Amino acid sequence: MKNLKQILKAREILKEESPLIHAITNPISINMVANAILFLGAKAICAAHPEEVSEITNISSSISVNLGNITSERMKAIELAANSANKKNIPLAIDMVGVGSSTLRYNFANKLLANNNFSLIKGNSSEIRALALGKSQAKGIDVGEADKIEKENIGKIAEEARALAKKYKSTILITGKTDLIVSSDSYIRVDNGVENLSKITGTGCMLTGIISSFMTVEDPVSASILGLLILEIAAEISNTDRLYTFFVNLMDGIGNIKDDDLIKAAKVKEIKF
Ligand SMILES: Nc1ncnc2c1ncn2[C@@H]1O[C@H](COP(=O)(O)OP(=O)(O)O)[C@@H](O)[C@H]1O
Ligand SMILES: Cc1ncsc1CCOP(=O)(O)O
Repeated sequence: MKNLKQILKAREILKEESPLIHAITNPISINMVANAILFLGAKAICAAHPEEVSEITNISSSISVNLGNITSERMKAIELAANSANKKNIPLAIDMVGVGSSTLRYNFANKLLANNNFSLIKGNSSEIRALALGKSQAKGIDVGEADKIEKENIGKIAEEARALAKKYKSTILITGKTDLIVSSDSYIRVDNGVENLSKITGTGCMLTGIISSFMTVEDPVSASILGLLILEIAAEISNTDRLYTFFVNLMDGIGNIKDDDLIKAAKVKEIKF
């Protein structure tokens, strides 16, 4: 794991370079995703028409695809974007929204994984378990009670994700109260964040857009650490029981949180397999 001060340099570099990030995402969270990318200093485009998606992918520096609220058109667009990204070695992240609850999404996700290389595969613990085990206790797009990461099952869930990381030569990010960034030789746990992050919609989708932005500058593990810390420590600072106030403050925090606040509050630990 890289030193946090080193990883934080990606924030300034992203602002200087302002790369174009192509996010194919769902209509529930598309505005949050695009704004979060802009607030970090990058540029966002959310092209999803199959006839333009390859052209847009080819001029982008990172691609983020999301299975939420999937449609036939977006499935076609995601396949084309993934294919073009791989051909040009552009970093590619996928957010496995709902694969634990929908056979359509589960089969589509497996087809995508078989035919493309993803730099980052992200989901909550039910979504990643569905991919790893072929079954999970997902509650729609949310994690099911039985799949939540706890002290007792953290090692088991990390090993399941490790098998996926090896199989698909990828980094696996599992989000939740504890987040796990899983590679073939170690996993990193991030214990920041507040429960209210799970009470407003789209925070997981937005996180994928944030990490995709940092993947233009950093490797997927470091980009994940940085994206998680920005979202989760901004949430800690913004926390209030007024959910819409929390939401507004959180969005402000994503662009404005200070490096010192991130360093002071970060709860990050690497565990070797
Ligand atoms: N109970 C919690 N405590 C702290 N952070 C949380 C909690 N639940 C979710 N988060 C954070 O909220 C963000 C979105 O995660 P999650 O809700 O798991 O994604 P999704 O919306 O894709 O299911 C992540 O950064 C995650 O760490
Ligand atoms: C409500 C909803 N349905 C499909 S995607 C979505 C937005 C929320 O996605 P996430 O909480 O995974 O970011």
